[in-house]
Amino acid sequence: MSGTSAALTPPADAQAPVRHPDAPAPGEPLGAHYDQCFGCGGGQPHGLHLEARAGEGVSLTAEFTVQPAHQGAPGLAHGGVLASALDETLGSLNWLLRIIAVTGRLETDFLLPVPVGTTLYLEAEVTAVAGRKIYSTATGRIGGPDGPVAVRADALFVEVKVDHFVENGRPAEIQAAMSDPDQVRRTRAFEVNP
Ligand SMILES: CCCCCCCCCCCCCC(=O)SCCNC(=O)CCNC(=O)[C@H](O)C(C)(C)COP(=O)(O)OP(=O)(O)OC[C@H]1O[C@@H](n2cnc3c(N)ncnc32)[C@H](O)[C@@H]1OP(=O)(O)O
Repeated sequence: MSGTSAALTPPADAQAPVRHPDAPAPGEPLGAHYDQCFGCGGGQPHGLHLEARAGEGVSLTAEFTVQPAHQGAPGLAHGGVLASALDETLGSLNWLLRIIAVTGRLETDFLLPVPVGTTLYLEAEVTAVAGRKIYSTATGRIGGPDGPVAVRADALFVEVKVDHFVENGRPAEIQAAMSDPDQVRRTRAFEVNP
């Protein structure tokens, strides 16, 4: 059974999403927003190492290959890991809007088991924006970009200021991030959003 709850239905006055003029061109990799991110960071040995590329409009594609460290049942991906892959993919869309946002709600359908070694081909798009609320949807296919849908999700992201992380994150990681020039550059790219 699948479907989207009322909490993820955009209000009547929601707007179509607007791609930021400085968003990467279609086909360009988005890169990691943080080296230690479980979803996209290169510094997490058991992370997903998810690689996203910009699509047309406010959409993207991403790939993630299930590793032995991602098992739940023997030989199969853990559902929470698959939800993480969807969350990361959906969160990456905000880079195309140049908005910093965190997941408020994530609704996931698990349609097919996903064996270890499988590459998940993800597609996501922002469907609407209403004030600070960003509505988006994603699918993950197996066997190829046109294969059957194994997982899908709808989400609501909520725009936040950088202070959200500075005030709530553990000080050691916040200080390390803020003293990394690459991280500061990536964060500033969001802050210049008009
Ligand atoms: C240096 C660092 C750089 C970092 C770079 C980027 C990192 C990116 C990382 C990405 C990593 C990957 C992604 C991740 O994993 S992000 C990590 C997982 N997510 C979180 O940790 C978020 C935790 N939650 C919060 O901090 C707050 O609850 C937020 C910020 C979300 C809202 O609290 P806030 O006090 O600010 O706002 P509000 O409560 O007035 O709500 C505002 C509006 O939203 C609506 N609403 C809220 N929640 C829900 C809900 N569950 N269902 C339906 N609606 C909901 C609400 O009704 C209201 O609507 P309206 O009344 O206006 O109509």
